[in-house]
Amino acid sequence: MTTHVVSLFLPYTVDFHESKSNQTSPQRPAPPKLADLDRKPSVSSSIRSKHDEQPVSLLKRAPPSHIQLPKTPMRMLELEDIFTPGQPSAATHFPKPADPRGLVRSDAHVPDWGASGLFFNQPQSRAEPTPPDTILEYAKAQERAQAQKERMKAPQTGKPTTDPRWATEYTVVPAVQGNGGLSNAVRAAIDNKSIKDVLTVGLIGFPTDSLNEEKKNEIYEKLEEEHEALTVFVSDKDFDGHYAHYCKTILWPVFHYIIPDHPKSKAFLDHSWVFYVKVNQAFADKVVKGYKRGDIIWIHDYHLCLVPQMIRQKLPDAQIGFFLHTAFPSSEVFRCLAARKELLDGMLGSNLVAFQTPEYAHHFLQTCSRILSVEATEDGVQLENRFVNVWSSPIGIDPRALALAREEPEVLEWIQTMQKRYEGKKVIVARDKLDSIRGVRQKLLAFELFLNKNPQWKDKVVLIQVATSTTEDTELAATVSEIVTRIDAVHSTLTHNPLVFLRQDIAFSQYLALLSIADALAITSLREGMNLTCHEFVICQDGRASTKKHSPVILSEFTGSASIFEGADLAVNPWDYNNIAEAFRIALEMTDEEKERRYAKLRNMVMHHTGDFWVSNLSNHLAKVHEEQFKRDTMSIPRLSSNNLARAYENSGKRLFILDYEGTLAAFGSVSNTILTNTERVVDVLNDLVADEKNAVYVMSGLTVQGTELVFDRIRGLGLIAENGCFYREGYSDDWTQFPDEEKTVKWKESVKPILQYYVERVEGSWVEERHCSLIFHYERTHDNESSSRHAGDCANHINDACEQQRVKAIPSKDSVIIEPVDFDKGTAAQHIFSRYPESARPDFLFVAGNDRSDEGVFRWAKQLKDKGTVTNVQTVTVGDRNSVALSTLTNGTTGLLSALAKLAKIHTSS
Ligand SMILES: O=P(O)(O)OC[C@H]1O[C@H](O[C@H]2O[C@H](CO)[C@@H](O)[C@H](O)[C@H]2O)[C@H](O)[C@@H](O)[C@@H]1O
Repeated sequence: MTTHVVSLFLPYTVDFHESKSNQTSPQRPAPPKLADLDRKPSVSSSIRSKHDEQPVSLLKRAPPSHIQLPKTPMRMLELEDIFTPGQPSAATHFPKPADPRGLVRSDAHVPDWGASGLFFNQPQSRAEPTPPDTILEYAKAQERAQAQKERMKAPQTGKPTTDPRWATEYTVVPAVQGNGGLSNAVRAAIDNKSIKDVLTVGLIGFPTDSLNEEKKNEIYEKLEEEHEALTVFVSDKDFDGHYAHYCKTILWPVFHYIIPDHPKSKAFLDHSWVFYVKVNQAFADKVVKGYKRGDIIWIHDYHLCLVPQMIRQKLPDAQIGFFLHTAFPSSEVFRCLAARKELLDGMLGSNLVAFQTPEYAHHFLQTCSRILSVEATEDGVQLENRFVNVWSSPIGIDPRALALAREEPEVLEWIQTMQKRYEGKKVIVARDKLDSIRGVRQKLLAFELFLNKNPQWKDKVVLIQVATSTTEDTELAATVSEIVTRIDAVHSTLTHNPLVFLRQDIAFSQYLALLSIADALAITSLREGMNLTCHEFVICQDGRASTKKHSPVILSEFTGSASIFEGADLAVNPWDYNNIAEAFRIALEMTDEEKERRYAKLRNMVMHHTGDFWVSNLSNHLAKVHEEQFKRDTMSIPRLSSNNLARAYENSGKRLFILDYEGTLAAFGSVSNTILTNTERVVDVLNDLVADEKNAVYVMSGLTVQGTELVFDRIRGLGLIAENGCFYREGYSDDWTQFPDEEKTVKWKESVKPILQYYVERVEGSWVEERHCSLIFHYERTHDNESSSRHAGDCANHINDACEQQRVKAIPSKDSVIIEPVDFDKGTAAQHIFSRYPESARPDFLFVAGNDRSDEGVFRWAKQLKDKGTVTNVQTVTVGDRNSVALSTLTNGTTGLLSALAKLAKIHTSS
């Protein structure tokens, strides 16, 4: 049984060896020297263009002098060398470069696709540059792209040419792309034997158009055989459209509450959607090809939302989990996506859709109910013929491995150096990707405010902000640069710079040292799925005696981590600069006792929510829900055996029948009450059953009391349950019992009616049916079903949000939304009927028949009577082919059920 861990990038990539022919090829830049760094940097600080085969020297990326680390003349040489991060490389990024499974930084923040040539010798993308801002320019770019494609074709074959430079030998190395948190968690789980036989599936981390087929095959086989990794190859163009365009300009911002509606933005042009679909399909095909019966498939993150459904189409029984690492926005934001339905359907191909926090899971459930008009419960989403579980479990880090890495000599050296460098100062640290959601701009503005408001701290505090990766958002880069310059100009003195802003990454060992010596960490993301940097901070702060700090964490309340730290952090609203500025002050002035109190809680959380625990937790939950769903699947529900039933019937002394009407005893159109069969046969069969004095027979219906009487008054002795369990009447009585409180019913109806009215006015042809204890919003007669069903979903959500306190729920179905009490259903009515029997005179035979969601409660109730042994013979049967908790199924519909009941009734006649 193999676990397929499917994520956009593999934890491996390859570093090509330099060949003779490569000597004319671009050379990777040498690490910058001090003398070079002293030169004025180029104005353009961008990393090499991903479309440019020539790497741009990193010297060009060196931060402008005013944002470099402070220079202390006497020790300048030594310190400069130490603090200038230099070129990131495999050697600096990972503590053990030889071991591709070694620990990596959890929040990797690696450079863009195609820029990994900075770290390794790898080809660059052949995809055309990102389309420019106007449609006209876009069209021109398309023409250029076509022309380039033609040029790249070999004259004889017409196929794209490959590049002989990449036919050389290579070494498999740890990838710089990918989700570090995921890699660490999986590695820890393997080490701790929480999972075994893991097969990773993903891209290789660099553009592969330049590689010939032979090389691709060779790499594929090597990774499969030696590293249990299946490589997905996609063309540079497809990947660029998928990742740089659809993922980065549409999904990433929307999932973090930024709706790309800039007038120049092409975010909602659907040209990139096709690439998203294509790349997702390539992943699904790869998984399907490598799948063996019984395997487990875990798909990770927003890059691959469509993969679960694509796999499900080919492997209907596979065990599939989907985990979203980012935030999931509120339905108001998600509904802005043009492909909203496709994305939700894609994720719902899984057995389990899991999120970092209960809040994201809740948003997902609400979004499904609103956009797909499906029933969403606390546990998941009920689809037409499948239940999909929805859950949350926060990812964590590998504290043990990190604590070991933290004690490596190189890290300890860095700690010492930095302690010396910042002696007598308080240091606030941060490492974030410089993009619009990480709140770096907000943090800097708040720091400026803090310095203005607290001059006493001016020459005693330093904020070291590492801003990784270049950003294509030039506006953001310019704004941030301006703020940095302003802080420097106003607050720097001859001997002190309060801000060190590094617009490039630092080595892993430097990162660990930075976290270790800090007096506070500041994370101000506007939204973030989790943020594992703060978990790593907590562990780094707990070094040996001289390096033990236990400093506080300033953390945006909009991160997943904030929800698990439960107030042990200094929570801030990143939009409130005063709030962050104040948090800086509180952190710096915090007493040791307060630090310890908070730290103990933080550490406890980090040690409990580990990556290994997350992997096991998810695996166990997926196995559990898969089994439950499998049991519910009609294929696993045995057919009702009429012989066994007859035998049990014959041998019993007292029998109780609880039979649903609509869709069970009689074929039924919809909630619009179209009974499609003649009720004569039903009446005859029920009359025969009731005639046996050993039998107590109840019919359950969604109809009103009057409606139920109209159909069944002819059958003397028949008990009735009306309005889905809100009313009941004993067999030989004319009196009905109403379960829900009348006053409360009137009250909730008063609050729901105006909401329904709002939607009736907007959905032409819709109407509201009022029953005594329920309301039904009907839209079966509307023309535009798509829009009506969207409104119905909104309507259900609106009511569920507004009326939660009143204990009512709105359940959307195909052409209606029913609003009924939470506390009373067919199950509670059945329980009431059963409780009226004295213990000594209880039935020893119970038969329940139903056909839809509203009958599941009675099935469950009956099953627990069987499990506890309260009733000897319990049979529950679902009519039709839906998933159910019923113990048996009858696929030949109402006819089959009536025949079975008629057969039982005959037993009486002939006995
Ligand atoms: O930049 P991408 O390739 O699109 O990847 C997005 C980010 O993925 C990882 O972060 C996400 O997962 C982390 C672990 O679950 C979580 O802490 C974080 O909040 C998520 O956004 C990765 O760590 C980032 O570097 C990527 O930018």
